[in-house]
Amino acid sequence: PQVRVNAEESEETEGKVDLPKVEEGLGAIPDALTTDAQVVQRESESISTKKLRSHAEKFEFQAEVSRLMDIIINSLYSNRDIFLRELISNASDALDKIRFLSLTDKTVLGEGDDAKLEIQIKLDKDKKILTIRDRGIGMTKEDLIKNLGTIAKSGTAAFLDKMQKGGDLNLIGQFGVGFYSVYLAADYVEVISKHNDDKQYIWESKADGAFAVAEDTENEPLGRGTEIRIHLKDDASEYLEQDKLTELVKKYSEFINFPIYLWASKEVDVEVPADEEAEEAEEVSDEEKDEKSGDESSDEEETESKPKTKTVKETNWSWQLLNEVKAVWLRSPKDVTDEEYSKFYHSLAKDFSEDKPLAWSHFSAEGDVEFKALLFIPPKAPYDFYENYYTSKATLKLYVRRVFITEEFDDLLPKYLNFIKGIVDSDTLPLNVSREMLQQHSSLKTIKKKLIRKALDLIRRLADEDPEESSDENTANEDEDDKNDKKGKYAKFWNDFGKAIKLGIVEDATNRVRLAKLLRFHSSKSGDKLASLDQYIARMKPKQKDIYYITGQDREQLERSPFLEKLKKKGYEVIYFTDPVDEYLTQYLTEYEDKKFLNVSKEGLKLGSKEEKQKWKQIKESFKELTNWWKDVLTSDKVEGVKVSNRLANTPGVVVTSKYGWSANMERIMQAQTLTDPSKQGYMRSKRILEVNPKHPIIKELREKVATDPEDENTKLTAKLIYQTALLESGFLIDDSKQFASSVYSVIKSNLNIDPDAAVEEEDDEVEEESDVKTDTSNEKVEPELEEDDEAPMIKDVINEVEPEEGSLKDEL
Ligand SMILES: Nc1ncnc2c1ncn2[C@@H]1O[C@H](COP(=O)(O)OP(=O)(O)OP(=O)(O)O)[C@@H](O)[C@H]1O
Repeated sequence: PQVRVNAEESEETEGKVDLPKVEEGLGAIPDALTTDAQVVQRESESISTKKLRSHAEKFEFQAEVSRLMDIIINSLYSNRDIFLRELISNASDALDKIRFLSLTDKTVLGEGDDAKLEIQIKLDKDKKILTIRDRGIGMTKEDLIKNLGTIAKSGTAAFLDKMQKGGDLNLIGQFGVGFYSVYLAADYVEVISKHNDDKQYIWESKADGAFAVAEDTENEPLGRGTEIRIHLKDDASEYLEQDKLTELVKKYSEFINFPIYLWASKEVDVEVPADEEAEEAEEVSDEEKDEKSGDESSDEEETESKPKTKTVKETNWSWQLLNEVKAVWLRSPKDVTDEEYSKFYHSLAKDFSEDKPLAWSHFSAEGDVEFKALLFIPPKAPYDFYENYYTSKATLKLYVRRVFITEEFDDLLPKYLNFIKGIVDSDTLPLNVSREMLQQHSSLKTIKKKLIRKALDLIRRLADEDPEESSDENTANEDEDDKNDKKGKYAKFWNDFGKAIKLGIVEDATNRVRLAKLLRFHSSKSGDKLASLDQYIARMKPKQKDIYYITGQDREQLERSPFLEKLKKKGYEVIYFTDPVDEYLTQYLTEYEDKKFLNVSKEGLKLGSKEEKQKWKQIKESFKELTNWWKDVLTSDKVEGVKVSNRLANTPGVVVTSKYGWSANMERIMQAQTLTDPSKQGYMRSKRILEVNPKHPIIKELREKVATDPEDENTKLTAKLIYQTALLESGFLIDDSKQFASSVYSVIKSNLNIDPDAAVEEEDDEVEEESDVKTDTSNEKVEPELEEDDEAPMIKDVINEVEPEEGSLKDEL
């Protein structure tokens, strides 16, 4: 009755209380928050809560967060259980943080219960509230506002995007927005939190675009930590069942490193003194017992000696421990099952997809530096792995003597291996020093070296175990996921992490050879499978000295490249490098097993026997007049030289670049980078050499024409056109497309027997509409404006012409 009076009182006064106005600039707060929240509060709490409401500051969720919550609260997602896992994971993170701080300052833990690093779960069936509480680091008022609403992490947008494409809500934890999954099961949530640096605050929201924060003077002081009160949706009462929660915690949170307790009731049999009336009934029940035991004589004796008591059922409430803290990495590898490893990976990586890790390595290092480690190769690259390659943090968790220190420790693995998830637990590192001090500890270098070695061994083993499976076959009518499922393990690895290995070759000189062994590619002989450098070398022709490769946009284009005509005919294998990173890769990977890498689209390709070379000398001589003449014709095109080619079969000509300059592909990539300085581009651009096929009828005919009349304008035009066409076929972009087009039109005119000087029919001025005149004038005006801003045309050109085809290297990464 007491409660009801309070509720009525609160109703009366509450109707009159004006809620604080939304701060300027934050926009209106939907009425639903205040009114509905009041109802919930009235039902569940006391008058004091009303006070809290009236003092609460209101905030709007950041727009993306709001959209995310909207999706979650309205979702009919069947696997709602995941919210519990996310909240427990947050609680565990908060406990890790305070434990870490306590290493250098014991007082942060406080005393008594405050010092207990644990998670508690309570159920209130009447009020339909599920409560999860931790004694972690807690949140200050500012933390509550920022972390739970106003700051959108990069993962928010990425997750929304994923959801729009039909993604799985189960993956929410990987995007760093796991907290909001609570609204799968709740329609109203209160977060009470106490951080050592601030007072106790309460955050609340109904996921309708707004939340409120107020100082909490009404609830029990938490001491330290966070309590999340989940007001369950009507159809989510299953989360009020002890058994359900016990099952969920066991299933999802078995690797949480802190004890998780449930405030649970147990029916127990209790002996109480028997009262007179119940005596008879008890005798009956005793007889039943006797029948079951089948030993009458001994029982008879007992009955006689027993005091008069009876057994009643009593409900006992106590904290029940739901998990055993399992440090998998500390166990011997032979005692851990594959399933346990797999489950541990999922919990560690917050990756709750069905996919198992591709491989793992569990080892301990002994000697001067002792540590145990467990490394996993995830089934897929994290959503932002390449996007944020240079800013990404390490994903290894560092423990010192079983105490979690940090997971953002950059010094354990190099950037290119940042996709590896795992745990390192060292007995050698000191426990009671700051992160900065730890970072400088001499053992870290040794740990890092061993971890890299082990990680690379792990990848190599994955490759070795899967030599035949590296098929990258593309089957029509299959979507990406299906195709991926059918790939072998290493092909899958390569698909997701190949770029990282290539970046490793660029960045890690010490391990370059080891990494080069892991390289996979398509080649003119690999068909649909991926090949390795070792396979390439095994297939090399007896006298072949170099490893041939070509770079370009895609495999299909390279397969048709004129640069390969002769090489293919002669049975040489050519590697196709189609990733923009490959251009950088080949600058660093210049040799493998004493064989040099040679780009077949650059000068310096030497093919053929001694006799053939002799023959070529003669041919070169006989084409000297043509090549010299041609070079003069192309003076304005900045062509370094014109040579007779020995790499062509069916194409009249190709344009090659100098050995150390950019390839055509690199030029294309650089031009696609909007911010590339155009002056530098000219400087870095490689010298171009036109190579012509002396056996081709076009070239032969041209030689005749030049011999007869070197000044003929038509012959010069044809020579220029051949060069420009060769440029295109060799993968370059044409500088002067206007001039190229007009040359092509001249040829078209000649094919159509039109007089080269035939004029275009003029429009009748008198019927010209006014709007046309306007357009003309506006065109005239544009030019001086562009002159004012020198950069504008460059950026515009790049964006319009190149950008849509190809992103910048950074984009592609
Ligand atoms: N129980 C808690 N104690 C202290 N801080 C918390 C707690 N729960 C959440 N937070 C804070 O709120 C932030 C947002 O939580 P959220 O679950 O959305 O993302 P996350 O924990 O960073 O990532 P993930 O979802 O992968 O766990 C956390 O980073 C943390 O700072």
